[in-house]
Amino acid sequence: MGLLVDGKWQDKWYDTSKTGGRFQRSKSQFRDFVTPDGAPAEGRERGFKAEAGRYHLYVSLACPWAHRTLIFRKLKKLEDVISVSVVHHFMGKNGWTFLEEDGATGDDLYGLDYLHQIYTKADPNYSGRVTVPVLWDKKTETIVSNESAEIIRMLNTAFDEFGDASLDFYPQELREEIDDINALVYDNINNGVYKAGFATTQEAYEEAFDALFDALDQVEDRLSRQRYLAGDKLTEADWRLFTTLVRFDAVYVGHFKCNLRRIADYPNLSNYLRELYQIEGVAETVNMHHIKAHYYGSHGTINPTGVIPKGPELHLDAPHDRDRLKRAA
Ligand SMILES: N[C@@H](CCC(=O)N[C@@H](CS)C(=O)NCC(=O)O)C(=O)O
Repeated sequence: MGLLVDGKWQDKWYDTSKTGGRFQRSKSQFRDFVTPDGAPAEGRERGFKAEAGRYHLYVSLACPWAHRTLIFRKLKKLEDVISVSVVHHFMGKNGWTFLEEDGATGDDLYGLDYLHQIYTKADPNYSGRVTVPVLWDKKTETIVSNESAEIIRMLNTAFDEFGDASLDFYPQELREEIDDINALVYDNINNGVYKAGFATTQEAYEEAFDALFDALDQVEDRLSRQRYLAGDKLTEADWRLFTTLVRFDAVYVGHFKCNLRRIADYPNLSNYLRELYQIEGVAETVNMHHIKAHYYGSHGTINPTGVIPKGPELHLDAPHDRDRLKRAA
């Protein structure tokens, strides 16, 4: 675990000394957009045209943020359009590596050893964290974006000439609703589990813990009345929640001490999780081995022995009861 300072790698854990033990996620720095015609997005200078074979995703199968992009690539039928490299699940003193073993692909483009070399290839003086996912442009050899929330918006529409244009996970009429849900889910659930897990004071942990379970209760209640978070249509809000839910019982309950309840204890959330998991193509994007091995193996401050729990049994393939609620045609 570390970061780049003026293009030089430094091995450092998150600094929580100035925030009362609170983990604060840094902002992603590469924020450009691929567009159908290559015109720069509003307020941006660099333009990137959607083309088949031009872009590459660097992901970790363990990471919930990268997982969003893999789900969109799969469901929007972009697997032949956007290529992927998978980093190794162990993130140690060199950060994410391209060690080619145990389901990791290595760096298919340049044969590099570390993900931080991709960042310095894009910007030799880059300072900041070296995170997945990365959307890479093979043509101009740079990072278009390292912000998953924006990458999934690009995959949702920019590549429609090449993928499945009939699927829209961010429809105009639901945008306000989706944005509101995303705010609740991002702050308290997606990032909330990290705030609980990486907290270094009791107070910071309890604050995150309470906010997390309060938000899960709200979402559970919403899902008792409607099939999906934004109503009867599956949207990006659901996929953003899904990647945290699917990791919850196996990792966040134990490793991040999010143990008031498991997802299995919530009737609606657990059935909803199974429905999403069973949508065609989705299970293939879930790699429980990488997920468990990464968290339990890489966070030496939280789990110094690196021992990985064998359980729990998850039953994600078991039947769900969501057909009792209306789904948009
Ligand atoms: N805002 C980013 C966050 C991505 C992120 O934090 N990824 C984690 C893996 S789950 C990472 O690469 N962490 C490495 C680090 O912080 O050094 C996004 O959503 O794309």
